[in-house]
Amino acid sequence: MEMKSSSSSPVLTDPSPINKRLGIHTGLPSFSSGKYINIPRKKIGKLDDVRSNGWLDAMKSSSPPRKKFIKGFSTAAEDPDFAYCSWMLKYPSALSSFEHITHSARNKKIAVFLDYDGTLSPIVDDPDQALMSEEMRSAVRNVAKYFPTAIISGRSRDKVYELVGLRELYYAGSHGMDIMGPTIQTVPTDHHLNSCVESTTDQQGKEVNLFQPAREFISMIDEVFRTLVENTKDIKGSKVENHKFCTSVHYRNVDEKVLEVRPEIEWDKGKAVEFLLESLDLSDVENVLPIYIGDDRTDEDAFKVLRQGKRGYGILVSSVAKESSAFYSLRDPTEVMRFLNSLVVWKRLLEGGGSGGKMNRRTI
Ligand SMILES: O=P(O)(O)OC[C@H]1O[C@H](O[C@H]2O[C@H](CO)[C@@H](O)[C@H](O)[C@H]2O)[C@H](O)[C@@H](O)[C@@H]1O
Repeated sequence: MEMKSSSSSPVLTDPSPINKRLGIHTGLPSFSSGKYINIPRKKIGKLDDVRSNGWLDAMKSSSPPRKKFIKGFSTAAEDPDFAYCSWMLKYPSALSSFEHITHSARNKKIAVFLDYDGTLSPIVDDPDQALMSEEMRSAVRNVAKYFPTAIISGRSRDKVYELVGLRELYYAGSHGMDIMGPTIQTVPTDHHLNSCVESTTDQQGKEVNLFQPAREFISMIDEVFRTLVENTKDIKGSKVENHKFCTSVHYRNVDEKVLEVRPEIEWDKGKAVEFLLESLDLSDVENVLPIYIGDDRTDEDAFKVLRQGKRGYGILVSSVAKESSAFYSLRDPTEVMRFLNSLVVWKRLLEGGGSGGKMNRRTI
C-alpha cells in the first residue's frame, strides 16, 4: 500500500490484497432475539481512493476546521461572533437551556455519553498530550455517581481508559467497535455475533462483557498500521496511532488533518449508544433520557440516533458554527465541565427534595 499526496489531500492507494480484505464481507450477523442490533457489512468499500466513499470527509471532520464558520451561518461581513450567535439560535447553549433539559428529564433516568478528544480534553497538536484536567476528571467522576456514564471514543479502549482513569464508567473504544459493558442477560444465538461477545473481568475483577464486532479485522488493521508507519516514517510531523480496530494517520502537523482507516462494517458511535442503552437496560424511551456530548463528525451518528428516535439530546461541542444533528451546543471542554457539574448539582437538589431540583443562573 502506498500513501501519496494529491493536490491538498493524501490518498491511500492499494494495489495489494489488503484492498480486497478491507472490502466487502458477506454474512449479516444479528442477535436472533431481535432485541439487539444487526451489524451488516457495508456493501462498498475500497482503499483505492478514500475520497470516493466518504472516509476522507469523515476523517477531516475529526480535526478542527480550517474555516472559522460555515456557509449559511456567516454574514456578508463574515463576523465570526455574529455568525456564532446566529448559529446558536439553531443550537442553543446547553447551559442556558439547562432548565429545559432537566424539565424533559423529569421522572426519567438520565444516561450520559461522552466523547473524549475535543469534549473532555482540548484539541492539541500531539495526541499523546490530549490530557484531561483534574477538574474535568472530578466532574466526570461525580456525574457517574448519579447517572450511568459511558465514554465513546475513536481511540483504543485501553488508551481512553488510561487517559480518563475512572473505573466507574463504561468504555467504548475504536468508535464503538470495542465495548466493555455489563454482562448481557439474553445470550445471542447467532454464532457470528456470539463470537463478538466475550465474558471477561474488568480491572476490579468484576464480570463484564466485551463486545467487539470487528474482531476479525484486528490482524488486518495491525498490518495496515505497520505499513503506514513504514510509509510515513520520512514524513516529518506525521504520526500513526494503532487503536486496535482502526488506525489513525495524523498529518495535521504536516498539513493539518488526521486520516483514519477502519473496517467497513455498519457500526459507529450511534450503534454503540444503542448497544449500551440495551445492555444497561436503559432502552425504555419513556423512562430514560440519554444525553450525548461530542465534538466531531463521528459523534453525529450518535446525535442522529437520539434525534431520530426522539430519545434524548445530542450536545455539540464547538466554538465555530457547523451543521449538526445535535439539539444543543457547548463552546468548549470548559463549558462541558460546567454542564456536567450542573447536572450533579441539579440531581443533588432533586434528591435532597429542597427546591425540587430548581437551580438559578448562579448555580449553573
Ligand atoms: O472520538 P474521539 O475521542 O474524539 O477521538 C477522535 C480522535 O481523537 C484524537 O485526535 C484528535 O485529537 C488530537 C489531540 O487533541 C488532535 O491532535 C487531532 O487533530 C484530533 O483529530 C486521536 O488522536 C485520534 O486518533 C482519534 O480518532
